[in-house]
Amino acid sequence: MSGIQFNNVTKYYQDGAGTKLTILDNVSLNVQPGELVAVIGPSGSGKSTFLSIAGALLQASSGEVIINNTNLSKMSPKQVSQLRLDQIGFILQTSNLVPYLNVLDQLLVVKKMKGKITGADKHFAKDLLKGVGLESKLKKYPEHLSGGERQRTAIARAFMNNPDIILADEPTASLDSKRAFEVVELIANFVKSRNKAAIMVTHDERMLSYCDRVYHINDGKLVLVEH
Ligand SMILES: Nc1ncnc2c1ncn2[C@@H]1O[C@H](COP(=O)(O)OP(=O)(O)OP(=O)(O)O)[C@@H](O)[C@H]1O
Repeated sequence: MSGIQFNNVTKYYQDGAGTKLTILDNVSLNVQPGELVAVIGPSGSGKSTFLSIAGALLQASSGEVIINNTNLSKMSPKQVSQLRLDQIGFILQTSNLVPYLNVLDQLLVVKKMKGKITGADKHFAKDLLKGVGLESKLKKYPEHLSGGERQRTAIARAFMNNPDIILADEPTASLDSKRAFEVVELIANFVKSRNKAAIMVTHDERMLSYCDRVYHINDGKLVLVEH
């Protein structure tokens, strides 16, 4: 089954006194290609923990995470980092662009890390940047972009490796309402048109209309919310 599956995932931390804090409690979730799913919850509810496990940055204490039919717990650390590079695109709260690279190079550098940049890579990058409305800004540097333009560059960059999974961590946190709506609409459109399985963690309930399903994290459980 493609996409991303959580099967009975539990995560606990030990506090200073050695007490177990259960942050995710037997969480199961299935996100298929073409779906954008939101996970909402207050500060400290476990959203970052959840997304870090989905992105293979953190291991579950028990349960299975399956990405494109591959069970992460059955892979070596090296295989996990390769899977993260090849199959997962991250969009973070702030765009985290490289200050000395122009917009086009922000995308091409992703390919450069893997080898030589081809004409097809350039074409793909330009197509993505067109998709986020930045075709006239290819040569601009981050300091000359607005906050929304920077975040749109970061969205295009997350799709550059053509990953199957997109994970967005509060992607609208640094934006005003208008820009925030534009950014989530773009993510939703890309997810649909490019058939990605996407999870967005947010506390911004205004953005939920763009999502196929919405879950609330409550006492470590994921609860489906009507919206
Ligand atoms: N490495 C750790 N060791 C112990 N406790 C931790 C660790 N990481 C996170 N926690 C605790 O787990 C809980 C969930 O944290 P998490 O960062 O996942 O929440 P969040 O919903 O993303 O919060 P926010 O919206 O503020 O970013 C918090 O109570 C936090 O203090």
